[in-house]
Amino acid sequence: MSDVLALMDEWGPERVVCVSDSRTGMRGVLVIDNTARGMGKGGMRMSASVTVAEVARLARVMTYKWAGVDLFFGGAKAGIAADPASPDREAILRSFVRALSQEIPRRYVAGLDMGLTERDAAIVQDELGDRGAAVGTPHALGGMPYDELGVTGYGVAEAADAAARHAGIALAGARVAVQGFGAVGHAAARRLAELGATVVAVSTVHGALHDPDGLDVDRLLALRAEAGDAAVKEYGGPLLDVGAELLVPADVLVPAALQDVIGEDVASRLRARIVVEGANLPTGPAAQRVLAARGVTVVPDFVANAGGVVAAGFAMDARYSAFRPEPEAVFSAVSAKLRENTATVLTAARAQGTTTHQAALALAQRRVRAAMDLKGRLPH
Ligand SMILES: NC(=O)C1=CN([C@@H]2O[C@H](COP(=O)(O)OP(=O)(O)OC[C@H]3O[C@@H](n4cnc5c(N)ncnc54)[C@H](OP(=O)(O)O)[C@@H]3O)[C@@H](O)[C@H]2O)C=CC1
Ligand SMILES: O=C(O)CCC(=O)C(=O)O
Repeated sequence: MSDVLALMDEWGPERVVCVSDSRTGMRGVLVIDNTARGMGKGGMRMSASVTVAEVARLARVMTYKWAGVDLFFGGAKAGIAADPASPDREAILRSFVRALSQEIPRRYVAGLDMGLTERDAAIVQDELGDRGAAVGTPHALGGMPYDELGVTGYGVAEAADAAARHAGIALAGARVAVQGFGAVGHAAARRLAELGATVVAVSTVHGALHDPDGLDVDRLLALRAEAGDAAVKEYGGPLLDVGAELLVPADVLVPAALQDVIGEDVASRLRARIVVEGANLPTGPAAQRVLAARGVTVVPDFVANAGGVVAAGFAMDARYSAFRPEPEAVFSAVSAKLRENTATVLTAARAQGTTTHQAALALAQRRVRAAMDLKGRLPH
């Protein structure tokens, strides 16, 4: 845990709970970062390589993400160290939720992150029984299935359009490369294509497809519906090495898979004029400075990928309402909020001569600090 102690600062994390179970082999962690603006809320990640520090960093992004869209929840994230393809997946997930019965759902409401789907949210819900709810559950359970609907990816594309306008580039006809073809990546590619962009590359852990004249996004989406993320292999044609999609000639780059994929070296070599962060934490401060110095417009993660939290906010309200929100209402709220936030942050960065991450952080931290002050949480 010493790595997490080093990450602790005036914002949090407030609580780090590690749990394990010898029967199922479950190992996991819940990090509640900052609850000044509300209870802990954020997705659960299942990945064989997840670490406590990774989850703590992701929980901090959630603190800023909720503040960025001005919704009243606190930052939190959960991580389960398991392969999502494990045959014991359900037992591991149930065991994780049971082991955190003091925290879920009193201090933390679960949602979706990498490796988990609506079906898993239904299992979490089942495990909680009458003690509370998860969000991201299937429609048939009265939930808001934001990954199936592709809400986050939709918002990423809307943010890309707002950023293109800001940079004086037309998204229609622009070449876009997308890393990741999961819940966020596929929906971003779909909406970008609807907005007239030419998707020239997409990737999964199997490799990257690249066609400078544009991939057939409809065919890729149909293959994904049949074969999941193996769609990239099923599409046919040579696959580039994983990571090559970040460097192909493109106007817009959408990293929508893992954290820390764009370091200083990739930042100095990537060809896009706009980077829209679908993933959480794909860049760090050093890479952000390199990109800013090169004149690359970057839409920070917690601005660009906030569609999921807007949808989760609707889902939280719907738990106590007789009326379920229509997906159209969610998409329209996501579009309006993310376009506005993107324009605000890019304009502030330009006016203040800062990176876009610095401008976005200033906005979010101002809101969190104000809540901490009102609740008497600031040091005297
Ligand atoms: N789901 C959501 O609502 C939200 C997610 N995010 C963030 O978006 C990112 C993606 O999440 P999500 O789409 O839900 O996750 P998924 O698990 O649905 O999809 C992840 C995708 O990334 C691919 N991938 C994994 N490793 C690599 C790699 N090294 N190179 C290229 N592709 C890779 C996976 O391929 P394969 O399947 O072949 O392994 C898969 O296509 C994460 O950073 C997450 O935190 C942010 C906001 C909300
Ligand atoms: O809060 C949620 O339910 C999911 C959203 C999320 O985890 C994220 O935006 O990274």
